[in-house]
Amino acid sequence: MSHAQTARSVNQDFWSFCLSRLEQELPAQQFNTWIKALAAREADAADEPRIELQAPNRFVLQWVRERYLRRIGELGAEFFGSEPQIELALPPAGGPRPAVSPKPVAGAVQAASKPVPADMPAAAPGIIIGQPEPEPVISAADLAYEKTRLNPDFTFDTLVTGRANDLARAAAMQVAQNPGTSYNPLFVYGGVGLGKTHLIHAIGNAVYKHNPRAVIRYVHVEDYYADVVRAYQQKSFDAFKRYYRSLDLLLIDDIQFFNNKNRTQEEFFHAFNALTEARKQIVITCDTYPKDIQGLEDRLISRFDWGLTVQIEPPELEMRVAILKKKAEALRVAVDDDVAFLIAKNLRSNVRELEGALNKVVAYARFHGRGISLEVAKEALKDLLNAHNRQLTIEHIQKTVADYYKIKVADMHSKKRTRVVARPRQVAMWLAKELTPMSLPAIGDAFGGRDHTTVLHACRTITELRLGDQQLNHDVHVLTQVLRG
Ligand SMILES: Nc1ncnc2c1ncn2[C@@H]1O[C@H](COP(=O)(O)OP(=O)(O)OP(=O)(O)O)[C@@H](O)[C@H]1O
Repeated sequence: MSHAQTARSVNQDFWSFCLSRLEQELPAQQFNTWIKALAAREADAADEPRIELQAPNRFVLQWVRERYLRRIGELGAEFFGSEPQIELALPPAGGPRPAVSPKPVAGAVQAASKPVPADMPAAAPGIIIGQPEPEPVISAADLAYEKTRLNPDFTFDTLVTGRANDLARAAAMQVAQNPGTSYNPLFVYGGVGLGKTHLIHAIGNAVYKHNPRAVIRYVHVEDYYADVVRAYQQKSFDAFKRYYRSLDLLLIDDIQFFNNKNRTQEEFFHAFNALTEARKQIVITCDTYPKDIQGLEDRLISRFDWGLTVQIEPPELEMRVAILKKKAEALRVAVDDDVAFLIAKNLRSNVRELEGALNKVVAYARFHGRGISLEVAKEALKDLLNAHNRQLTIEHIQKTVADYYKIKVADMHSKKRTRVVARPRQVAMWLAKELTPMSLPAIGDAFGGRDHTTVLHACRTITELRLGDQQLNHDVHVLTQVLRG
């Protein structure tokens, strides 16, 4: 199929690919404000790759052009094999809103009405391609929602639940049902790309749904910091304080970036006290446990202990598959189990990467005019699969587990059934299933020619035991981290 025939879907596919890559590369706030505000428009038929990106207004257009256009071009070269022609445009005056667009994002609308940030270049004549910016068409309800900065896609419905996040999700739902009166603050921590942001947006969306009048604000710590700096420069601390203390629900993301920003911490400390005293809800996310946050004042750390601290762990294989299925559903594509398992087996520690791989497979299939099959998925993810398969062998897992439990590697293959060797062997099987693309029979073979049902039993036993046995859970966690490197 030629580019001309598939220009529209290829444009969309490239943009999905681009979104998933830029989401991994950029801080969430930058991504949400500038990149998600763009939409890939239908391209006119052309033999050369040509992308048309529509910005909602001239500020976004200018900003993207200055900061991100080159990177989008590079991603285009990766996707198409040669650098595509990229056009940035404004929507036609009075014309339809962008056809291929992620949901509208708060930053985009805000950018149109807010004063231009101090470091934003002034609009230069002749740079903007396209027609004059139309009046934004937005209802009062939309505007109220936009001000929360919530992402409408991140809800409890779209969040897949599993052992890795069930406690965090239950606590979040409790908070959403009784804001300010259950756990305050709710402190959610976990590794990169595991759904912390998704979860706190879900709280915000649930509270908003129940009470659209609630004053809700999602803020990334870097934006909170920027607000403090602006208040300082403009001598508008009173307004700043009034605003943050007027909230019913403050969702603050990635608190680890507060490190050593003393004035910001001071302001947050006072806002925190005022809000909790008024029984207004605060939800915080972080990449570590409160006591491990570097450069954070003790008085803040101790306040984070007032409420409930919950962890989100990396999802297990079945949950990763379920997430992929859910994401495929949202993309309106059918993905068979074998494809989902292939991706889930090879990408284990970060849901964002999991999504990126799915997008890549979908885009690759569309670009080549093929259906999504195991073969297509393997081709699309060739580089990634090679890299992962090289990394981890079953022998390495067996040796690492044997060292950890101080047993002999030979015990991994032996018939001995005493607890002291049987449990580590089961742990090693579980890890092999989680961390390698090997099938159950192949894993059984590698453990002294055992049957695949033995491997399945071992995996189920470990999954169940982890729920109640903290020591075992800790062992599995540590071993997973060590093996993932
Ligand atoms: N359990 C889940 N169900 C569905 N989607 C999920 C789940 N966990 C994560 N995701 C998706 O993975 C992507 C990354 O999640 P998110 O941005 O919430 O991670 P994070 O923990 O906040 O990462 P970071 O540490 O980089 O801020 C999002 O698209 C999110 O929807």
